[in-house]
Amino acid sequence: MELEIEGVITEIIFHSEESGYTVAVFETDREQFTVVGDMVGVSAGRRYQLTGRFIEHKKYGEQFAVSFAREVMPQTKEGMESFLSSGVLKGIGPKTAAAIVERFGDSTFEIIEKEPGRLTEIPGIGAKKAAAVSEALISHRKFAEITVFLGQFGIKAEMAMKLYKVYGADTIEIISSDPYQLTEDIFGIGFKKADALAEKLGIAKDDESRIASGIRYVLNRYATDGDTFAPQRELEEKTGELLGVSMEKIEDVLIAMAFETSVRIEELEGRNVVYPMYLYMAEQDVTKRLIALCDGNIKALPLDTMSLIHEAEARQGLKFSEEQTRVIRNCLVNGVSVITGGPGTGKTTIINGILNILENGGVKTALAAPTGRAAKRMSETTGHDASTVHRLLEYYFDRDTSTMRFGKTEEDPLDAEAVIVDEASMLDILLTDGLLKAIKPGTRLILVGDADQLPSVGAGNVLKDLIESEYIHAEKLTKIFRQAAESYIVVNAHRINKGEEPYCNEQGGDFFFMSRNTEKDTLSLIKELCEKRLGKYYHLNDIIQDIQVLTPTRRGLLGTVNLNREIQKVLNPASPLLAEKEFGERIFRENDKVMQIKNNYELTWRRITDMSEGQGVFNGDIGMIDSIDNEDGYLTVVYDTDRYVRYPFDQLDELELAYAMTVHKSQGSEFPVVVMPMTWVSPMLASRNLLYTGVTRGKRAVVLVGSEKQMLTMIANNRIKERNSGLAIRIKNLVWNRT
Ligand SMILES: Nc1ncnc2c1ncn2[C@@H]1O[C@H](COP(=O)(O)OP(=O)(O)OP(=O)(O)O)[C@@H](O)[C@H]1O
Repeated sequence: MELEIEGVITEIIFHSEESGYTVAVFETDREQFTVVGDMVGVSAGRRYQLTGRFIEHKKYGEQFAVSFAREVMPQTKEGMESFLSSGVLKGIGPKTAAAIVERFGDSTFEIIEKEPGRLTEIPGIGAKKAAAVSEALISHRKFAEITVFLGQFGIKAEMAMKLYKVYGADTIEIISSDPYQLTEDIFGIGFKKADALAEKLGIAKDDESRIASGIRYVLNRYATDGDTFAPQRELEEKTGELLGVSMEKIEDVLIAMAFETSVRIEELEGRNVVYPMYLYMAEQDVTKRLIALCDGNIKALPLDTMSLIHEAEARQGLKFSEEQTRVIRNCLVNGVSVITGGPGTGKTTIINGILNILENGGVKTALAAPTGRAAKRMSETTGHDASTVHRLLEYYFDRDTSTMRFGKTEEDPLDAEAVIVDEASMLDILLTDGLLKAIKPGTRLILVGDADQLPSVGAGNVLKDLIESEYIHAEKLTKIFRQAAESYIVVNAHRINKGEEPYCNEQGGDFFFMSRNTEKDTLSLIKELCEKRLGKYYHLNDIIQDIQVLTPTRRGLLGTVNLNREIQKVLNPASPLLAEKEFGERIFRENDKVMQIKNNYELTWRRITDMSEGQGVFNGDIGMIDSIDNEDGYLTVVYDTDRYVRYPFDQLDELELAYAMTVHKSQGSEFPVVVMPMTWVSPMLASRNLLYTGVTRGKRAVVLVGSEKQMLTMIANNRIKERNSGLAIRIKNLVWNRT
């Protein structure tokens, strides 16, 4: 049975800043006992009304488990003194607290809030401090009120704190009038949570703001799946199912949203489709700009292309194949070119050939790739500076709008006459739009990638659409330059891509299959490989960085979450010498390999080599925990061996362990040794292009562990979910309408 008790917290035994989880000693008028539960921002000396029940803990005996805590402002002299000096109001110690209460008596709180100037009557309190103390008390009281309000709806104190940080004193008002607003503003509140809250607040099922939010939610799910639009009928049906509201009502709201221009409805290939406005604008813009680039007058080169190619061959000391020669020629004469091909088909050789010719012809060329790791590899293989597309476009975080923007735009375009982008399969429609806006007509744009890999994480199907448009000049490289003797990884990647079984476990080879019948056995073999066998066999210098486990999914015994936990135990076990920090279900430890899991354009990094500073850590960036400071509450991660980034503990939800990562997250990266479990996953994930993408990440060795049947199932599953994207058709239509 739930009880309500009132008393004072006399001692804090444990308190977590992030979750609010607290163990404390609590004293009522009659007794003293331990209380446990979520209580954000508590400190000793303050009075609370607690709701909860007494439970029997196996080890600690009887405790009061708190389900809800509400602060009560003290009435007595001692209570007021103890509140004022509890740490809530910075800079007030027991002596000053006593002096304040002595002077103002029962009206203490009223005076602090309403007549803060009078605080200066107390020795040691100046005008500035008086104002700060008053402000701190007001915001403390407001926050307490908000916690109580939200508590009625089952919203925990931790979330209340998050909301308060965004909405401040207006929190209650905003939530009561439109709880769906939270889905837009608060990371961690999706439609479902807002909807549950709305129901409790008594908002009707067919309320327009509910329907609009439901539509946005469903449309957003399409975008997260990579679609730039949703077929209108399908969108309405799915929204109807979600909301339990008639299709007519949904259509009415959808049309109103189109009028307000938050969505765009239009006919595409004979059916009505709905775009979120920002994706529509991007797709339209990319179409127009690509065509303008194709039509632009590119800077002429000093000689005819064949002579230039022969000169480059002489300088590079090789002879380009017929296919390569054709591709290079086309890239030199066209405004936009696409080159696609699997591993070892000579993409890098072609990039180097083109660069060599452009450089000699005095054409200023910029190189970029969508991820930091891909850009680094491009720098290594070309010997030229390559940056991420974001860096090339000089991204920055605009505080006024809280969004990321690019410094390079139509008004201030890139100072380059040719731009080459590698790993272009990872370009989504928004990044492509940003890139094209910064490229002036007359610039050569060359996109190089592997169209058979998984598509971009973000919405759009850019590389494939460009190929399909039949207007942009695209070449698929077919000749494989690396033979089995050199690399079974390359040969097998192509076999997998064609639906053929790979050659495994060949003597002296680099591609292995190790059979295990159960998930449990697969997991223990993966741990053993990581801990002992691979490092020794391949003489790896740094097993933590050099071995990468890739898996299709986050969930289950062989999903990233569990694999990370298990591999951490063998590669970086607990030690008295290594500080650690528990965060939710994760334990972060010094030396751990970690990954940033969302783009954060504001996070500052410092380089200790040249003391330079910059901003921005991106989704998928991999680093190592350099140190954990439990006293001051932050953890430092080092990226790329010398970029140091500090994470305050309340920001650790942006980090994950990275001993294992999903294949999706590994796109654009390469690792010396890749280990992949082959066990049952949902048919959507058990696909050929996922296996192909994973396998092509390995440089020195690929080890598949588990069920051979599962591997064959993946190879046979060539069903790729078609993405809803209008880019190819738009390019075709625009070109068609011109002719
Ligand atoms: N015309 C050529 N003559 C001789 N060797 C070549 C030629 N073209 C490519 N090669 C060699 O073939 C191998 C694969 O080429 P390259 O690295 O350019 O392919 P890639 O598609 O970039 O491969 P990956 O994606 O695996 O990096 C390299 O060792 C390269 O030196």
